[in-house]
Amino acid sequence: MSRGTTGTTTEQARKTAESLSYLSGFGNEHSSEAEPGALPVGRNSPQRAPLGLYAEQLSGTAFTEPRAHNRRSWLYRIRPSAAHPRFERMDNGALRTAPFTEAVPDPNRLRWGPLPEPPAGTDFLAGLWTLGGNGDATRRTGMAVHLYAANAGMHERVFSDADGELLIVPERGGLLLRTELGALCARPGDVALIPRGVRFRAELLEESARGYVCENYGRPFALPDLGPIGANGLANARDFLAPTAAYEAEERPVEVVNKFCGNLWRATYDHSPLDVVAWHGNHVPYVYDLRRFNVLGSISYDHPDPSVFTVLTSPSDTPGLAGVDFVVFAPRWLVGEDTFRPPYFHRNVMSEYMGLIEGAYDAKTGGEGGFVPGGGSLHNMMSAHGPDRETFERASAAQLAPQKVDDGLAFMFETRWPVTPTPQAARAPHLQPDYDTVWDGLERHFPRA
Ligand SMILES: O=C(O)Cc1cc(O)ccc1O
Ligand SMILES: [Fe+2]
Repeated sequence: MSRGTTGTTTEQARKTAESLSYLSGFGNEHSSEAEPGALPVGRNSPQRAPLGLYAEQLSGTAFTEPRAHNRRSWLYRIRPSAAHPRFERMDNGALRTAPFTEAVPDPNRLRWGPLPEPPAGTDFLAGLWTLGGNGDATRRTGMAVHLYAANAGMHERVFSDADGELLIVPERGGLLLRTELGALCARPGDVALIPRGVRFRAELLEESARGYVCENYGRPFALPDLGPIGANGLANARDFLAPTAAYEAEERPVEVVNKFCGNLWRATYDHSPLDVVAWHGNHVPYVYDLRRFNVLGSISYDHPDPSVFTVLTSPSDTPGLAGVDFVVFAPRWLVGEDTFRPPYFHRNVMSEYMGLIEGAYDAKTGGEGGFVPGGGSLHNMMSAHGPDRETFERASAAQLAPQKVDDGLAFMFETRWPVTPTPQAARAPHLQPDYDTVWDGLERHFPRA
C-alpha cells in the first residue's frame, strides 16, 4: 500500500473506483441523493431544506440562456459555499491563462515529447503545465492546452476553476475524481469533464498519472449535431456517465484552491466543501469511454475530414465554427478504394493540437523523438502539415485491401484561433527541434518520366 502524501491511499482510491455507480446520459436532468430524503420534492428551495441541509444553485450558463443550452444544478449541502474565509493569492506554478501574451504565436509546426517526471509529492494541481492557448478567460472565450504529470493524490485540498470547464484526457495512470456531485473514475482511454466552478480532488489509482487537459473558457462542450448521419452514431448520449451523490462530512482543515481570471487563490476551510448530500441538475461532471465512440468514415473513396470524429464541441456564436472541438482517432477500418488513406496534406484555418493516448497515429512515425504517447503536436492556423515522408511513401504504395487501424488512440483539440505557446512550452527541453525534417525528402516526381 502506498500512502505518499495522498489524502487517501491509492488502494483506497482503487476500492472506491471499483464500487462507483453512475447515472447515464448526456445533458440530462439527473438527480441523486446519498441519504434518503435529502432531495426536496417538487421545489428547489423549500423554506427548510431536508435533513438540515442548505440549498444552493450552481449556474454554468446565464439564467436566461435558451433551455437547450441552459446548465445549472441545485446542491443540497452540509454548509453553504458562501461560508468561507478570504482567498489569498498563491503561486500559479506552471499554469497560465489566456490572453497568452508572453510569447508570440508561432507559424511553425511544433512537437513535444512527454513531460518530464515531476518531483516526488506533485499532485494533479501542482502537476498542471500550460502549453498554450487562445482567447480570453475573462471574456469566457477561447481555450488552453495543459498537460499534467502527478505522483501524489491531492492531499487535503480541492480545486475549482472559475475560468472554464476541464476536459481531462488521461494518458497514463487512472484518476479518481472526487467532485461536489460525487466521484468519477477516469483511466487512459476515458475522458472526464469537470464543469466550470465544480470543486474536485484528483486521487491516483496508480503510483503516477499523466495526461492532457483542455480548459474550455467558452460555451460548455456539447454533443455535435448529427445532420444526415441520423439519430445515432459518433458519441452516443447514453455512454456519458455522471456520478451519484457522495459527501465528506468530517470537519478538518481543507485547502480550497480557486482558479480565477488566470490566478490561483487559496483559502483554508474548516470543513470539506465536497459536502453535497444530494443534487439535481445538468451542470454535472461526467466520464466517457472513448472506446465506445461509434467511428463513421468513408466506405467508398477519399479520406473524410476529421470533423466526423468529433466527440464533443464547444460552439461559438457562428454556426458550425467551434471554439474548440474534441476529436478522437479511434480504432477503425479503412476500406477506401483508389484512395490515399492516411490524413491528407492540408492547411487549416483552425488550429490543431494533437496528443496520443496510446500506440501510434496513422499519419506519423512514432518511436523515440517522434509522435509518442504523452507528447503532442501543434499545427497552428494555416501551417502546412499531413503525413510525414515515411507515411506518405508507405501509403502511396500500399495494397488497398481492407485494413484495420487499431494500434493507437490519438485525439485533437481543434480550435478556431491560433494557439500561442507559453514561454515554458516554446523553450521546453522536450520540444523536438527537428520536427520539420519529418517532411524532408518528399521528392519531386513531376513530370513523371
Ligand atoms: O493533422 C492531423 O493529423 C489531423 C487530421 C486528421 C485527418 O484525418 C484529417 C485532417 C486532419 O487535420
Ligand atoms: Fe491536421
